Amino acid sequence: METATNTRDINKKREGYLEWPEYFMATAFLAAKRSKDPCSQVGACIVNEHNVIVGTGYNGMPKGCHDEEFPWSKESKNELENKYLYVCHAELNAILNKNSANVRNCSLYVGLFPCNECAKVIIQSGIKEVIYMSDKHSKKISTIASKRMLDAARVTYWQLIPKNRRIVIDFDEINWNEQNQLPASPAPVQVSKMMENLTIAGTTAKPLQFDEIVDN
Ligand SMILES: Nc1ccn([C@H]2C[C@H](O)[C@@H](COP(=O)(O)O)O2)c(=O)n1
Repeated sequence: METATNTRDINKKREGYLEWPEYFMATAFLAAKRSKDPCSQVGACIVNEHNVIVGTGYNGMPKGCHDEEFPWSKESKNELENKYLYVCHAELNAILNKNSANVRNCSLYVGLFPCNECAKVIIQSGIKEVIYMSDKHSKKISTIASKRMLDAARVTYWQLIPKNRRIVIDFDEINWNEQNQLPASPAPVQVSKMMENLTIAGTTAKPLQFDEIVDN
C-alpha cells in the first residue's frame, strides 16, 4: 500500500489505486449520502460485465411524494404514518434508474443485503450477482425469504470486506501540483487534514466510511 512517506515514481503505474469492488461499493455509499432517511441511508450501484456503471440509487420517497409530506418515522402505531409503506429501496431505484437497455448479467453493489421485495426485482431484471456490505438483518424473515429466492434463481451473493475501511474525497485535491499523485485511500497521515478541508455547502461532511453500516 502506498503511504505519504513512500517515494513515488511518476514513470510507473501508480500503486494504491482503488480496486473495482471497492470503487463500486464506494459509489453505492456515495449515492446513500443523498438519502433523506434519518435512520438508514442505503445506496446501490449496478455494474455491467465491462465494469461500466449502469445505474445508481438510494432509498427515498417515490417521485412526486415529497420528502417533507411523507413520514420518515418507523414507530408510529398507525402504519400509514411510518415510512415503510412508501419508501423505495436503493436497489429498486438503481434498477429503475438504469441508463442501459437492461441490467441482464449485471452485478449489484449494495450497502445492506436486499430484502425479499428487492430480491424479486433483482431476479426478474436478470441481475446475476449481489455484493453487499452488511447482512445485519440476516435473522429477519424478509432476508431469509430473499436468500431462498436468490438461491433458487441462481443469483450469487457475497459480502465485500474492503481493504480500505475509509475512502476520503477531498475536493481540494484538484488544486495539487501536477507532479503529485493522489494518495491511496486511506492516506493515514493526511486523513485528519482532509477531514478538516472537506466541507459541503458550509457544513463539515464526513468521509466515506464503510463502517457506517454496522453489523449487529
Ligand atoms: N436492502 C435495503 C434495506 C433497507 N433499505 C431502506 C429502506 C428504509 O428506508 C431503510 C430501513 O430503515 P430502518 O428500518 O433501518 O429504519 O433502508 C434499502 O433501501 N435497501
